[in-house]
Amino acid sequence: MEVGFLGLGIMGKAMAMNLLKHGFKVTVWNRTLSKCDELVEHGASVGETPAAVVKKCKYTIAMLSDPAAALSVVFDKDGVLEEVCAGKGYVDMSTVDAETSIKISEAIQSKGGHFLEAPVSGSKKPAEDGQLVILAAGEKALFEQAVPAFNVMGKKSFFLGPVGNGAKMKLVVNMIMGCMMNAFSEGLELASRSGLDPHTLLDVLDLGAIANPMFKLKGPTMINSNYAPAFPLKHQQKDMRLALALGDENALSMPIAAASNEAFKKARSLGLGDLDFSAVFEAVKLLKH
Ligand SMILES: NC(=O)C1=CN([C@@H]2O[C@H](COP(=O)(O)OP(=O)(O)OC[C@H]3O[C@@H](n4cnc5c(N)ncnc54)[C@H](OP(=O)(O)O)[C@@H]3O)[C@@H](O)[C@H]2O)C=CC1
Ligand SMILES: O=CC(=O)O
Repeated sequence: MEVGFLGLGIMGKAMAMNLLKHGFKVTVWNRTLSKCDELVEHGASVGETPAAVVKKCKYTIAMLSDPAAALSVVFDKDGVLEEVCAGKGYVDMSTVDAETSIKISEAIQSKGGHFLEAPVSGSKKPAEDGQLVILAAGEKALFEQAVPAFNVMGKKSFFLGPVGNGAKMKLVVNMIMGCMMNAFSEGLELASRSGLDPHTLLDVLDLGAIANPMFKLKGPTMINSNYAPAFPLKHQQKDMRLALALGDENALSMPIAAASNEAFKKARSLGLGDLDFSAVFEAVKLLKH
């Protein structure tokens, strides 16, 4: 079956590549069209516009940076909405807020199409390895249709009910992750300033109750100030902002998330937005001076 794929950034490229490797016929589109070339070398076809991809494919997956991008690709000229019709599916795997997802869902359904949101947990490497955790919500029939593709891109797919629940789950997870990254950064800096070897701190953490893959993976690179982007900091800050808005809607005070968001904003203002989100360590170091 021909599957469409819109958005070939860090995540989209790896996810579309996995589909190709596993025998899916994939038609891709990216705003910067040159990013399609590598996928074409692996057998993908290219659609000139999102509308052209949707016209060709039974269902189309999107992996875009943020709510503005997700809305633009659907609603703008030559966008998804122009070719959506009865029988077509649209699966948005971008991390956005529930409001954005619901707006897209309503528009797709108003043209007779089907919609599923399916944001993912897991970064560049899990995307390359087909080990993402997929947090789907929306139309169950489209979920069932997309399961073969999800099985290639991920290690586990959750179906969470009505549209919005996938977005909310993803924002809760990333709010926790952003707070953890800030606490970790403060701990690394505290260890250094108080005369401890941060490498030894990593060993101690890894043996105890708060051992986790993120500390293990990011700790050594942070100590070496290596922030090659796997998960861009600007996207983590977007997720903190959207999670704080969700807290706002639910009258939940989240002072730890709010302070973490400030550190990510500071890092963005220092020009670190395109680096890995672990570069918040640099902002934390400055803030503590
Ligand atoms: N990286 C990660 O570890 C993870 C990321 N995510 C989420 O997945 C999504 C994608 O992340 P990632 O691949 O890292 O991001 P990238 O920044 O690498 O890629 C973003 C993609 O969105 C496209 N895009 C941005 N703005 C527009 C626009 N206005 N119109 C059309 N296309 C646009 C970019 O196109 P162009 O190439 O032209 O710039 C690119 O294809 C984000 O929502 C992120 O939060 C979720 C889990 C993990
Ligand atoms: O959204 C980022 C991730 O690592 O998950």
